[in-house]
Amino acid sequence: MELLSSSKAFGGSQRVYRHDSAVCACPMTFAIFLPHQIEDGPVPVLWYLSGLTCTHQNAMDKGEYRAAAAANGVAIICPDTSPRGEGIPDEPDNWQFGSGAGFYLDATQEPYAKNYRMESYIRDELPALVAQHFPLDMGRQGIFGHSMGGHGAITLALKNPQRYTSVSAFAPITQPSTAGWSRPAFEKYLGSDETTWRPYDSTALIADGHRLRDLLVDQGTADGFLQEGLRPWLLEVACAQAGIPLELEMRDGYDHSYHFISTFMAQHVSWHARRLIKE
Ligand SMILES: N[C@@H](CCC(=O)N[C@@H](CSC=O)C(=O)NCC(=O)O)C(=O)O
Repeated sequence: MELLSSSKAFGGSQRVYRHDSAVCACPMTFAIFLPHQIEDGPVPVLWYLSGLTCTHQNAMDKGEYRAAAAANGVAIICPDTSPRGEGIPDEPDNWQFGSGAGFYLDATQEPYAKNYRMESYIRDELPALVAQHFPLDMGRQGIFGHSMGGHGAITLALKNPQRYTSVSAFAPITQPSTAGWSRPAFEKYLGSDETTWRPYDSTALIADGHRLRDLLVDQGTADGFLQEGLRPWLLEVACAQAGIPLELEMRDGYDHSYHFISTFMAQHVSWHARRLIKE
C-alpha cells in the first residue's frame, strides 16, 4: 500500500492510500479516517459508498464526517466507486456507466468482467487489506452511502447481515433494475437476463427473503433525481411488507448534493455508533 496523503484532523488522521487490487486488476485508491481512540485499541469500521461520478475524494472533502467519527470513535473508509485508469473499459462521455459508475456489482459481461468487480472489492479485498494494516475491529462494521452508494450499502447489508451490523443511506437508488439511469448499466455489466440483476436490487432482495434488522434513510424533497431515479416509496413498501423497520426521513427542501449529505452526516454516524458501540 502506498500512502498518498495524511493530515491530522479532530485528533485523528485522515489518510489516502493506493494499492494494487487483484480483484479489479488495477490500482485502487481509498480514503480512511482513523480516530484518536485507535491508540487505545481496535475501533469499529464504517464504510461509506459514494455515488455516480465520485471518487474516494468527494465524501472526504465535502461529507464532513470527521467530527462525528472522532466523537464516536469509529473509523470511516471511503473507497472509489469503480476501477479506473489506463486500459479499463469506459464510456468517458457517459456519467452513468464505466469509470465512477461501478454500481457495487460484479460484472459478468465482456469487456467489463475482468475489472468491474466492485462487490467483491468492497466485501472481500478491501476489508482484508485494511484489517492487515490497521487496528480495526472487523467484528463491528457498518455501511452507508449516497445514491448509487446507498444502493450499494443496502444491497451489501441485505446479503451480508453477519458482516454489517448497521446500515443507512442518503437518497439511495432503491430499485435500480427499473430506473432509467441504472438499467443500461445493469444490462452492460450483467447481460439482458434480468433475473441476474435481482441480487443488486434492494427491493428484489427483500422480496426474495433477505432481511435487515433496521434501516435509516434520509431523502431530500427537492432532489432532482427523486421521482425517476431514487423513489424511496418503493423501499418503504418493500420494508413494510417484509416487516423491516425503516426510518425514512423526508427532508424538506434539500437536494441531492453534499450540502444535504453533510447536514445529516453526524446523525447517520451516531446512528451507526449506537449499534456498533453502545449495544
Ligand atoms: N453529472 C451529473 C450529476 C452527478 C451527480 O449528481 N452525482 C452525485 C451522485 S448521483 C447518484 O449516484 C454525486 O455525488 N456527485 C458528486 C458531488 O460531489 O456532488 C449531472 O450533471 O447531472
